[in-house]
Amino acid sequence: MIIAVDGPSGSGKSSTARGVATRLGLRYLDTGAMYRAVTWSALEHGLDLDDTEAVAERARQVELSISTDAQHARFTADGTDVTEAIRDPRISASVSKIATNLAVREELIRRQRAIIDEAVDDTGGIVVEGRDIATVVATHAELKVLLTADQDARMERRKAELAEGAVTAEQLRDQIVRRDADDATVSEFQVASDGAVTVDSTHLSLEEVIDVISRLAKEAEAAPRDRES
Ligand SMILES: Nc1ncnc2c1ncn2[C@@H]1O[C@H](COP(=O)(O)OP(=O)(O)OP(=O)(O)O)[C@@H](O)[C@H]1O
Ligand SMILES: Nc1ccn([C@H]2C[C@H](O)[C@@H](COP(=O)(O)O)O2)c(=O)n1
Repeated sequence: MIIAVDGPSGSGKSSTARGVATRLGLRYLDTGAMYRAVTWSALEHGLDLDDTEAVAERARQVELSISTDAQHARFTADGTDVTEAIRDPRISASVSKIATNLAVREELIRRQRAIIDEAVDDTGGIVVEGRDIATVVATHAELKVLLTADQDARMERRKAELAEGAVTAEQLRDQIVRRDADDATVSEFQVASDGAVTVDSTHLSLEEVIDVISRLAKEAEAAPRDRES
């Protein structure tokens, strides 16, 4: 089974997808981490992020290792563990430039599909989160969720997770509002696509969101069998 979880920044996609994967014994793929790892690599190589062809070539060349274990998600880029580095505000501020580079997207979507296929063949299922999973990467997903939360809730959540004083109010707004506006130019994650269920997490705890999506997953899994019987 493939569960696609898309939505805007700070809506809780990563925490929820990890929680659902852990509860249902599925693999987990954080596709945003792949865009972040390419950003890290491009900056390490001193590239101008506006040089779309050089950045796309970096995306094709960089060796990414992505763990799909929901309990121990680790990422390496060209052999360096970048699990923490890719969360740095410096990366968050630049990653949309990489994510709106269409040649980078082509390369990362190719890699994401390969990871998904392998997880489905080896373990039976995966929860994949990002912005374009239901609409582009895995349109055949058995369950498609658009996870939302209102803008104030998303900004509060992001603020709470960062160390006090780590970012200014302006940087926080940039990480949520400006980034969503840029990312929305290449992916549709603000309205539910055909067949997707919208889960508004504004007034739900993380556990409650995990409960809702796990239940939807069980229903989606049972649905083909119900039709057969
Ligand atoms: N339902 C919820 N209620 C309260 N806090 C939540 C909820 N879901 C997630 N959070 C918290 O909000 C913060 C952001 O969550 P998370 O990183 O999972 O969001 P995201 O959608 O993956 O963000 P991004 O796309 O920017 O990476 C985390 O600190 C997480 O613990
Ligand atoms: N499938 C995806 C996943 C992520 N992005 C973009 C959106 C963000 O700017 C960036 C990092 O994602 P995050 O870790 O914050 O979820 O990558 C995308 O365009 N498509």
